[in-house]
Amino acid sequence: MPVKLLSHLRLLNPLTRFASMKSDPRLKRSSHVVPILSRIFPHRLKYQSLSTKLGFPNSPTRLFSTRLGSQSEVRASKSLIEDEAELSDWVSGLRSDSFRTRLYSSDDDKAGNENRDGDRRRVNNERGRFSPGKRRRDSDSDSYSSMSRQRDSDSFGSFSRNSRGKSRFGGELEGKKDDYSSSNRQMDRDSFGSFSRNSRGKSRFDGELEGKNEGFVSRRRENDFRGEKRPIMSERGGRVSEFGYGRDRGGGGLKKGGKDLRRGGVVISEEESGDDVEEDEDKRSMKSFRDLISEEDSEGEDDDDDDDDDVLKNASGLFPAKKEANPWVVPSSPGRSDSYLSETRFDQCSVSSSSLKGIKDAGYEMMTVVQNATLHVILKGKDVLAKAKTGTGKTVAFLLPSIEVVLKSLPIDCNQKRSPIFVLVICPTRELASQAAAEANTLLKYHPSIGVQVVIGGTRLALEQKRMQANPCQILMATPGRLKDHIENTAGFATQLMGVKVLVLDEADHLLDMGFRRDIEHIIAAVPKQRQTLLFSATVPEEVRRICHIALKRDHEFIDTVGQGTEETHSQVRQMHLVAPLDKHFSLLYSLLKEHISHDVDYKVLVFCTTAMVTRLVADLLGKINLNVREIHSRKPQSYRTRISDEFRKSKGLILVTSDVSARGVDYPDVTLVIQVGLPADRQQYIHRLGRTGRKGKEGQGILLLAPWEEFFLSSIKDLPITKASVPSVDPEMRKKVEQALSHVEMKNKAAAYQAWLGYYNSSKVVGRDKYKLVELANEFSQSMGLDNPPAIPKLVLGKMGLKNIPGLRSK
Ligand SMILES: Nc1ncnc2c1ncn2[C@@H]1O[C@H](COP(=O)(O)OP(=O)(O)OP(=O)(O)O)[C@@H](O)[C@H]1O
Repeated sequence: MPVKLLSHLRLLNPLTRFASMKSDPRLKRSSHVVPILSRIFPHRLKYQSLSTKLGFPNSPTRLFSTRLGSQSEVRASKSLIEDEAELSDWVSGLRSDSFRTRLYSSDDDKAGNENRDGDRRRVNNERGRFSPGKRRRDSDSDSYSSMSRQRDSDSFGSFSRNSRGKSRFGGELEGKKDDYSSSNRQMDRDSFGSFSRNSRGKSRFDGELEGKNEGFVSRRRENDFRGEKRPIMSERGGRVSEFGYGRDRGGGGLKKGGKDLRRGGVVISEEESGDDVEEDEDKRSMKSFRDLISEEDSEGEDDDDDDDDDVLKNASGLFPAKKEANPWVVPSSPGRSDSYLSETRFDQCSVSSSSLKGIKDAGYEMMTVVQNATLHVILKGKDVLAKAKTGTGKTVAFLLPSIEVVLKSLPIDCNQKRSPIFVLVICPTRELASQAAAEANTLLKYHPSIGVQVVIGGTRLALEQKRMQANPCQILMATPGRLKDHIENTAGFATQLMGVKVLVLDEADHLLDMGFRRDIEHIIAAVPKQRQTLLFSATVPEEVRRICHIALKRDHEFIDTVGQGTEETHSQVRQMHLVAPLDKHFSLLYSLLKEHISHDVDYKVLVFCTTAMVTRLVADLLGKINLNVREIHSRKPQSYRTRISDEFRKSKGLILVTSDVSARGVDYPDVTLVIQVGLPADRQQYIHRLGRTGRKGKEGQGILLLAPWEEFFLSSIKDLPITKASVPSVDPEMRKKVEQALSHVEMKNKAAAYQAWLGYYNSSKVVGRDKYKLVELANEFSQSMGLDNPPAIPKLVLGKMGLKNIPGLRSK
């Protein structure tokens, strides 16, 4: 049976005939011609002969106005830091002396002194905008924008936050608010459990807030960077830098405002101007919107289109007899490429011996390409925007130099009680923040004086306050929403942030997207202007380049380890898309999973769905077919998500059905297959989801399952080595099994999935445009769940979705 399915997976791209040639990453980096070749010869097939037989591919300056006044003062009933004045002075001293002299040139000092006021910035607690606790908690809108934000956590999934007793709106589309930030917060809630480090008996620094009424306007000005100019990276003449990066202007670097230097696949650009940064909010809103557009569609549900069934019956002869030859199958011990590693060993770097010991214990010997490309630049104090493929060690890339900054910042007679936060890492999800903290703790094994904490929500604010009080930290991992909560509600916290010397935005493009923008701006306003900022992501769309000045200094360096014109995905990950009518999707999914499992006992599969409720439905269905399935999405309690996440991390032989809570950054080892069902929110999301496999040079496989009307999405990823596969047939037995399983899925789960599906696609710029067609498609989805009539939707919800009086909908 499994073999039979293979015959339907023939790829149509003739270029894949060349798939047996392996591209050499070094070649790829050295020439602009090679990327083209690399697309033609994307990777060496593991099962070359079969693949060949099947034709299968192997393989402007942003101005921040921060008025500080009485209203900027944030007081909580319980003070975390009581002697804040003392801390402020101490922080101020540090900033003007130790840190700057270590990281910046004398020019920096000068500039730093000129901008001392900037260091005293406080949170602009404009009530209307950031009113603590109450802001954006109410659910009163289902605007497009809110939906688009929601996607990250779970798309149209729940709005289930409200840790402070606010009620939540039961419907997936409800509880959304017009304010972008509100859904950002949802991200936080959607993530995973907390992680707390620093159990070394550190005591807190208690104090009362002082000096908070100094009003001032903090601005990000051009030329406000205190760091030294790096003659090498900013050179105009194209000479080879001391770091070995040759200039390569022809390599398709920045289109404007930057110079590129490239060698070894790394592009380093020094931004020259930020004045051209025009904020076109509308445009960005739409973009943000577009991201949410994931739809799937439907269509024919004809149960008789068993046209494929007989193919299956007769296909055995067409399929490879050996299971190794199955192109859908990833070997249980995935092959691996070391091309993500550089040729530099960590012990060749100028980092502390304690850090080196921690690195060694972690099992890292060679630096990855991104680590090698960024370390020396970051250690020099430069702001960096870094782009590197998924699973290539970006976390260590920003953590290691950040730890060195903390080391240099800690005074010899450091009293941990008085230590401010030196490094602030912002992550879009709880899990990512927790994961980053775990990585930091690994690196900090021999740095007993440095503590890490996580503030990510999912628990009561007071618990985190207590934890931070008990275990002060120098490195803080946070999600934006919860961090803002602490800034506004935890006494002394704002002052602790005055010590921040390094601000990291992980998944930076996502954090700078409209969904998070306001929170990020708010956070940036709460940390010193004089700081180093590091932005990391596997995807850096052009618009992010244009707006990155929100966070970065004007002369930051853009370090692109991917290189323009080079695929942003891994060549050792086979990507395919299947286009099939919606009513076949559940059966096809089962078929694909069954096939994969039958060939790999150590399978580890992620199935991405569009919304939380669709995720629940799919997990329910697959579970009823007796597949070994877990589910994870925002509607699950945090403790459950943490448990499932841990289980999946350690397991083999498991399928995790998930919403986009798992899309970015999550480092599950040895994922063999990623299936994306329905439209991803956007190109970036597709790449990040796919990036859960093929990490650390390992092989992997990705399948995108779309309905015919969703094919438009493919144009956004046409530069990626994704190939069309013919649709595998589903034998009647399988179909029956799926139908039976569906009949046992609870009606309320189907109703919730239907409503979520409708809401998700309603927000799509493409699909949601024609409401009549949308409803038709939604009803096809309903039928695909085995329902004769679409579930009724509350009138209120329909009203919010702008779907009142559209024929085909049932209201209640
Ligand atoms: N120098 C190294 N050598 C070997 N493994 C490493 C090295 N640095 C990091 N790793 C490991 O590589 C894996 C991927 O790292 P990480 O999660 O930081 O990737 P990433 O680039 O941030 O991925 P994503 O874009 O998906 O967030 C982790 O398991 C990490 O521990």
